[in-house]
Amino acid sequence: MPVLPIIGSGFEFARLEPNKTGQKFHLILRKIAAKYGPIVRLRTPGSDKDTIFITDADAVADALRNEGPMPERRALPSWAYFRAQNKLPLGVPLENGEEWKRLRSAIQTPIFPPKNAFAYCPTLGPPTVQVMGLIENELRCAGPQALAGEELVAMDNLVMRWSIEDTLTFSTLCAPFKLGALDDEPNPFTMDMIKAVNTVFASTGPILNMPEFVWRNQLTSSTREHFKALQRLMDLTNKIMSTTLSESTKDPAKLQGTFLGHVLQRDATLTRDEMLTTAVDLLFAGIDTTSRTLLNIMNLLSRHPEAQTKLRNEIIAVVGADPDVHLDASHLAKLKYMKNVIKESMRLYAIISSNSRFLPRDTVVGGYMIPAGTEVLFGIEVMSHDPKYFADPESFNPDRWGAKDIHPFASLPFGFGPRMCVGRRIAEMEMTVFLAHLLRKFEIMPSPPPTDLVFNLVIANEKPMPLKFRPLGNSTAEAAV
Ligand code: HEM
Repeated sequence: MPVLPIIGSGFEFARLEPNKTGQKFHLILRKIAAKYGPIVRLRTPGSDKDTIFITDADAVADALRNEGPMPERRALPSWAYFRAQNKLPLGVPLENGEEWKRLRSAIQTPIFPPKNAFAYCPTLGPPTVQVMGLIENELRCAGPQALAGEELVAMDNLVMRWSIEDTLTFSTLCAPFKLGALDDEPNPFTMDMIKAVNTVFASTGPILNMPEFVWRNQLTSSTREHFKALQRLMDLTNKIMSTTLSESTKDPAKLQGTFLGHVLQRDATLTRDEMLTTAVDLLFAGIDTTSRTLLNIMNLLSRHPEAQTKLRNEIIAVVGADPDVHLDASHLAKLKYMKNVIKESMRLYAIISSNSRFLPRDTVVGGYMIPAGTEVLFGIEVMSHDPKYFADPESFNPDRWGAKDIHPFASLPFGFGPRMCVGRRIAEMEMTVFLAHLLRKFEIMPSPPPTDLVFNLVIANEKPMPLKFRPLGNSTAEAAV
C-alpha cells in the first residue's frame, strides 16, 4: 500500500492562521486540501494523534460504510470536561458505545422518523406566524426605506428567538412553561439563553486551538466566559424542566403528545440528569444550526430572485396564498423545490464544515490501509465546492438536486448513518415552515453576500446577515409569476 503524505504538527494550523483565533479552521482545511490533495495525514489542534483528512467522496464512503453500528466521533473536550466536573452524563453528542446507543434510542423514535417528526408540524405554525408579525414590526420601526426593501435590517436575533421558541415548543420541555421568546418584549430569560448558546458556540472554536491546561484552568477571559455560559445554559434548562415536571405531576395531560411526555412514557430508564442533558443538547445542537442555515438560505434567495419566485409559486400552489395558513404534515412531502433549495443552500454554505469518525477496525480508505482507532476527518465543505462533484460549484442551482448522478457522499450536511443528526427531520421541517410563511408575506430583496464567515463551531456570519425585505401587498399573487 502507498504511504500517506503527512503534514507538520498542530503548529501547521497556527502557521496557516496567523491571528491564531481558531476562527479560520474551515479555511485552513481548504488550504490543506488544495496543497496536499484529497487524503493527507495531519495533526489537528487539540489532538496528540495523527488524523487522516479526506476530501475525496469515494474515500469518505470507504470510511463511513465501515463505521459499524455505534460510530464514534471526537468529543468536544471542554464540553465533556464540564459535564464530568459536574457529575452529569456526557449526553448523546459526546457519549460513545452502548451508553450512546441507550441515550440516542430514547430520542430517536420521537424525533427522527419523518412520520413522527412531522407530527410536530402543527405546533410550529403559531410561533412562525408570530415571528412574521415581528419582522414586519421591525421593518416599520426601522423606517420607510427599510419597509420599501431598500435598507438592510438585522434579523439574526429574531430568527434565533423563533428557533428557541420552536425547539422548546416541539420538545415541549416547556408545555406549562411560558417561554415568551416571541413576546414584543422578550423576557430576559430567553435573551439570557440565546446569549449563553452564542457564547458557547463562539468560544468553543478558539478553545479547540488552545493547550488543554489553558482552558482547564480557565486562564483567559474567554475560557472563563465559556464555562460560565455552559453553566448558565444548564441552569436555565433545569429551571424549565423543573417547572414542566412539577406542573405535569399536577396535570399529566399537559405533557401528552409532547416529546418529553413521549420520552417519559417510553423510556423510564432515563434519569432526571439524563433528561436534563438531553434537553440541553437539543438546544445546543438545534438552535444555532437551524437559524444560521435559515439566514444563509434567505440571503441566497435574495440574490436569486428567479429561485425565490419559483419557490413562492410552489408554496402558494401547495399551501395557498394566505400567509397565516399553517402547514401540516401533508404539505411537507409536496414541497419538492423547497427540498432542493434547502439542499443547495446547505451545500454552498456547509455550516458544519467537517465531521469525523474513529475507525472501528483496520480499513482501506482511498487506497490506504488505515489502522483501527485512527480518526478520519471528512472535509464536508471542501467536497461541496469541488467541481469534480458539482458542476459550476459556486453557482446556486437548486435544480441540480433533481438529477440522479450526485455522489451520495459529496455533500453530507447532516452527517451519515446511525450517528446522523437526530434532529435532521425537525430542522428540515422548521426551515420549510419558516420559508413557507416568509415567502407568502415578504419579498426578500437583493442583498449582498455575507463576507465575514467565521468558524464558531458552526460557520457563522459575525455581523448581522445582510438582508432586506419588502412586505407583499394584500394579494401574495403580486409577487408570484
Ligand atoms: C440545519 C440544522 C442542523 C444541521 C446542519 C445539523 C448538523 C448535524 C451534524 C453534521 C451532526 C453530526 C452527524 C454525524 O456525525 O454523522 C449532528 C448531530 C446532532 N444533531 Fe444536528 N443539525 C441541525 C439541527 C439539529 C436540530 C434541530 C437538532 C435537535 C432538535 C439537532 C440535534 C443533534 C444531535 C442531538 C446530534 C448528535 C447525534 C449523535 O451524536 O448521535 N440537530 N447535527
